[in-house]
Amino acid sequence: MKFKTCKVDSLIGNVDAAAPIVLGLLSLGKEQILELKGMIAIDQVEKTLEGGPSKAIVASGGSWRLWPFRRSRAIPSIQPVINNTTQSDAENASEMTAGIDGNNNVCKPKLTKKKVRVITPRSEQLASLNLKEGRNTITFTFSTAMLGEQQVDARIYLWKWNTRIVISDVDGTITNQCEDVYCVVKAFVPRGEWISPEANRYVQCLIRDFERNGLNLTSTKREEVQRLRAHIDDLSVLYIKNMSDESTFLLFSETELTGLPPELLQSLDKAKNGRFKVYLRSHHVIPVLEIHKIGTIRKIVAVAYGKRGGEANPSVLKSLIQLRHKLARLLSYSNYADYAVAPRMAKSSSKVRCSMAVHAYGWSRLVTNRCIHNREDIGVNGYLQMLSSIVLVKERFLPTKTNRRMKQISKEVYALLRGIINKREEAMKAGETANSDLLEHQNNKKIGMSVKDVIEECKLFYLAGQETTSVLLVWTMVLLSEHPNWQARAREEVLQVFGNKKLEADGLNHLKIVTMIFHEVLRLYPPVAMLIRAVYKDTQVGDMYFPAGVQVTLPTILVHHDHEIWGNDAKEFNPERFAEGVLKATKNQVSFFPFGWGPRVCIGQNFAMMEAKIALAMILQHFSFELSPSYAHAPFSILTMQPQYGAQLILRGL
Ligand code: HEM
Repeated sequence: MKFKTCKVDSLIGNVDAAAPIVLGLLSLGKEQILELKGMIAIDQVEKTLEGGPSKAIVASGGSWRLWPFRRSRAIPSIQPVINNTTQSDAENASEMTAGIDGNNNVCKPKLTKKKVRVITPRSEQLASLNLKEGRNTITFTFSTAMLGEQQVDARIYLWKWNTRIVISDVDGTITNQCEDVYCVVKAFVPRGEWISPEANRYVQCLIRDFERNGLNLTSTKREEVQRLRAHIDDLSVLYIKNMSDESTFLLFSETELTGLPPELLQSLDKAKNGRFKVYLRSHHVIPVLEIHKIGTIRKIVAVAYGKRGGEANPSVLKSLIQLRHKLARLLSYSNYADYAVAPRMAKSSSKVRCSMAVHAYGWSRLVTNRCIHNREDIGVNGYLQMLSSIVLVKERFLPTKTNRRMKQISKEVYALLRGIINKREEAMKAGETANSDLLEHQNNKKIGMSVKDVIEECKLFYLAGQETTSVLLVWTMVLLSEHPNWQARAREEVLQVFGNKKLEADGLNHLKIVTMIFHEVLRLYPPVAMLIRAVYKDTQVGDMYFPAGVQVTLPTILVHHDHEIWGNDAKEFNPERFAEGVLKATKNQVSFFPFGWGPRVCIGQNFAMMEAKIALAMILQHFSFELSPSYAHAPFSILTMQPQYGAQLILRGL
């Protein structure tokens, strides 16, 4: 019987099943995690298979290993054994006792702290147990000089080495058993490189969920977490109950409700004075809010609906906010918002970038392996360092895992776009659509583009058009959070131009402050931090000579931060410098070029500015915002300049 490896292809599923399975995994497959030989010899092992006891004697010579974590339920029965061992065991025992008392049931899978011992019978010994597949219950006894004969109940789980194991529904609910699972999974993680990436991701999420339930905390804190959760649940139920018990109604005359569908009016009860009762229930409120033409009526209904739950709910809400904050702090988050969004946030923006690059664009042509994993904060100071690493293009030819994946994705993107083009061509042939796009001149050799060109253009537009504008907005929000006076000025302007109304194109041209702000953001954090050009023939520029074939890099970000050009406050956020336009600010020099320059200047710059203005104006109309305390400023360039750890912002409705 051999238990060399036990492969888990996916980990999904049931708390009851999880503990024994993962325990089984450890005991059957990961010997090196636990191995420590020569402790206490086993005198005897009795095996009791389920359904009736049977005895199997195992020859002495088996050894004790150390469990890498403590199971609180098992400790009382094991401690006497440890107290009766040799000198070194006695030391271990005192260490363990201190661990238990001092740690308050904290489960820490440290391999150096030995807590509980387990048997590692040899293969022949296991064979003599005649284990059946799956769960086996065994009872074994051993004796020590002081305690005499001791009996231990245990379980052994037997799998074939190639069995796929599925654990389902492990949700991290706090139970003793789950603590066991948490400890095992946690101890197992560093050794888990042999599981698939998907299973590994699942295990990471599992640990996160356990820890969000407080399983990594001391028992006192964990109890506090449970107490807080119970209290939060009770208050949430009370809050909802208060709202659903609401029987308040508003009274409106027929004229005030003009425009509502007659069937809705007929369904409304009438008060003695003949006015219609609009109850603060969704089936009455939603049609009024959606259909009614008079804004004041809609507002009355919306405000009353928002206040459902009576006088009690604001104080319930206040307590809920406090309790949630306490819960989040206990679980080591800076506030409840961070706790709530954490599972949905990528750990870093570069992760998002990396997955977007791989998924969306088939970046094999552009991004080297090195570039994807380069996580240094380049800001301005580390910029030159980044330049040296990004140009290592040779690595992209190596058949690394990432490069192969990129190639594969590149093919998929190509096939996807090819499919869209095919459909379009068929529609054109059938006369279903006008010939007014890039495909129009395909067969015209002089001016036409090949299908490959069209595909490359689609990729370029998607890449160049999407993240650039979104990072511009992100940095704008960050800087306006840091400079609330500019946020206020921008909002004032937006409200002056649009009020709370819908935006329209003409108004966008009147947003002068907003434009100044965008220019200053583009100066400090240009989404495209550098431009690269290939020299195709030997070229002399002034006293500089560029031989054909070299690449020249124009570091936009360095020019944008140059003190000689921008003055002593070059590194500061001061939109005022653009008050009289870009030309004035740059004194007619080419020193501000966030969208590039010359024949290859960004084709989408006007579109981008309009898009960004619309988004920012809408945000300013409805929210004020500030940086979350968890924000860490780390500009980082990976194709675009972005905040390495994300931009955590707190938005408040106005
Ligand atoms: C804030 C937003 C944006 C910034 C900062 C930006 C920046 C740039 C820069 C610096 C270049 C020149 C690259 C070079 O010279 O090598 C460029 C090119 C380009 N951009 Fe943008 N861009 C933005 C938005 C957009 C949008 C929204 C679109 C499309 C809808 C777009 C489409 C393009 C295209 C197609 C090119 C290539 C033009 C060519 O090579 O002829 N960009 N962009």
